[in-house]
Amino acid sequence: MMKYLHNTNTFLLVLVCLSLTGLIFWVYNSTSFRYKEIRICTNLTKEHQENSKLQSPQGLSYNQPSVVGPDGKVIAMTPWLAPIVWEGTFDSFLIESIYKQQNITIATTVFALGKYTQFLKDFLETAEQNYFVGFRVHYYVFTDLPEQVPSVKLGEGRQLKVLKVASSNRWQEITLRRMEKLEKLIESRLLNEADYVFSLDVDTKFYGRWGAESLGRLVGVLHPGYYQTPREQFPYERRPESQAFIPYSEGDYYYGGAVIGGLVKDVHEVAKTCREQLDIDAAKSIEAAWQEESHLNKYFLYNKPSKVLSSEYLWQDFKPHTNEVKIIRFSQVIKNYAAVRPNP
Ligand SMILES: CC(=O)N[C@H]1[C@@H](OP(=O)(O)OP(=O)(O)OC[C@H]2O[C@@H](n3ccc(=O)[nH]c3=O)[C@H](O)[C@@H]2O)O[C@H](CO)[C@H](O)[C@@H]1O
Ligand SMILES: [Mn+2]
Repeated sequence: MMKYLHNTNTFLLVLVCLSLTGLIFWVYNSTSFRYKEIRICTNLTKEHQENSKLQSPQGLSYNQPSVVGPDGKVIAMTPWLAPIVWEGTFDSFLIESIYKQQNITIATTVFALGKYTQFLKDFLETAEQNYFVGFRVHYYVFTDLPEQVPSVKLGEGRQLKVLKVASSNRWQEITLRRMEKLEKLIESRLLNEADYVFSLDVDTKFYGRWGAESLGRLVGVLHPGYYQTPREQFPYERRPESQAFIPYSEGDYYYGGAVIGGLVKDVHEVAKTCREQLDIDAAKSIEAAWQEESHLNKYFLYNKPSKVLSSEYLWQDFKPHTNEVKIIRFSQVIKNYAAVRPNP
């Protein structure tokens, strides 16, 4: 060995060979690394695009989307290509089979303060019969009267947690405070405990199945009172001083405040933004026309939902049936406002 190394020419030759091998090895590695890196980037970009928010600028001029066409048939797609979920547009067996494989947990928040605890029994019992049957559902019941939460037999994999909150003597305060409670619950628990979350009104009953077809990144529901109303007549907040202000020339749909859903982190964004806007309004002593529902409508106008539930998913018991709504899945019960609310 020493003999060869003493020979300068041989030594140089070995050196060149070693360097060349190293160079080839480095080039190969860095190319394959870069190739892998590009693949990872493409995946991330794709994932990013699929998950990204559908934000639209304020002040855009475009026609109001219809919910029912001139032929009386329902429209199953928004103009930003989000599905509007109607009976007949999906195969529940197929959709349930897809989502069952994902082993998901659906958190469901419901508020029952004061006399609204009387609605819990029917809400929970009918949910057990119709709402995400066969899925893992965790109810989070916010109430100031924990002793009045009824014990309802829950299906396998389903749980109910009671969370105590302070009472309030204004119904407006109760309904708008839901955003803050939802925001904080997501931060403290749901990010770890659930995949999807729905926030639902309690003065309601389930009459038909409500399943995995309702799942999406960000989900809103068409308010049953306004799906055929011209946008300038929507009960949006119209005072520019309010953060919930929407001009008469804008608006897609009027969404109901009784149903907000989606991936935990996307619902967190809704709740946090609406809570911030509500706080700004409160500091100026302004309360939007329909409290958090007005702020939700503002949010959904500029951050489009990725899925819209038709009014099958939010009806009102007093409303007569219409042709387009084939199944009523979830509906507001008739209530005597003066008897159940703490204030007029
Ligand atoms: C169908 C629909 O979209 N309803 C919305 C509408 O009127 P609603 O008439 O449906 O409002 P509401 O009286 O049901 O109040 C909304 C929710 O707040 C809770 N609550 C309210 C009062 C009370 O004393 N105790 C209590 O627990 C309860 O969960 C109830 O379901 O406008 C409200 C905002 O003003 C909410 O956006 C509701 O979701
Ligand atoms: Mn209600």
